[in-house]
Amino acid sequence: MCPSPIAEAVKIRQPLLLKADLQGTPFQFETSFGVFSPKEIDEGTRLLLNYLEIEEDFDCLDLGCGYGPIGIYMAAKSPQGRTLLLDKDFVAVDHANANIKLNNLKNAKALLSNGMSALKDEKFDLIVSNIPAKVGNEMLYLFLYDAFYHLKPGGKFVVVTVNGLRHFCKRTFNEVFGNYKKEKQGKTYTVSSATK
Ligand SMILES: C[S@@+](CC[C@H](N)C(=O)[O-])C[C@H]1O[C@@H](n2cnc3c(N)ncnc32)[C@H](O)[C@@H]1O
Repeated sequence: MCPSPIAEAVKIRQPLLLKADLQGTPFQFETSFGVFSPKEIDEGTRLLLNYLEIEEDFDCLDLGCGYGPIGIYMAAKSPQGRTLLLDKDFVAVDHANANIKLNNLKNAKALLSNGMSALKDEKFDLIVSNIPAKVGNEMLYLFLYDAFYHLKPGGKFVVVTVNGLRHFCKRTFNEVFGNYKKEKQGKTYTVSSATK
């Protein structure tokens, strides 16, 4: 018998629980269909985490946090600092705030934000993003300029993108930051960084 569309819709709305080991530390995440990669940690996200050097007192920002794996990982690694997570999708922000609690973190908060528009004058040691694939060059430029503005001197911007964006990253990171480092190019994803 065919499942009823209502039963299927209800199933889609139900939160999923994802247990994941990130760089040797166990985390749990509430997710649901409709947010990015709800059933497993994205391959690009996992690749990116290998290239984050986080000090205990770092202030960190996760731009485009989804349900929060990157920001929550950074908050756990920098217990004396403060981590902000931003996303333009309110469902993602709700999940991220629930996941901050679920992982017993007191030093993190998720906010609804288009790019970094919800920020005032906060400055960070580390700004990280699994860049949304369909973001468009104009928005990417904005992310870059805003990242430069919101980094402390010596702070680092680290992103993972699909390989197709790596030349764009190299050119624009050099333009905005005056430097570019290709941390890793995998089969599908590239991790790029720049330092202020
Ligand atoms: C590739 S997903 C990464 C999600 C999460 N960081 C992870 O690693 O699983 C990109 C995220 O960026 C968010 N996003 C897209 N455009 C955005 C914008 N203009 N401002 C803020 N977030 C945005 C999407 O809603 C999505 O959650």
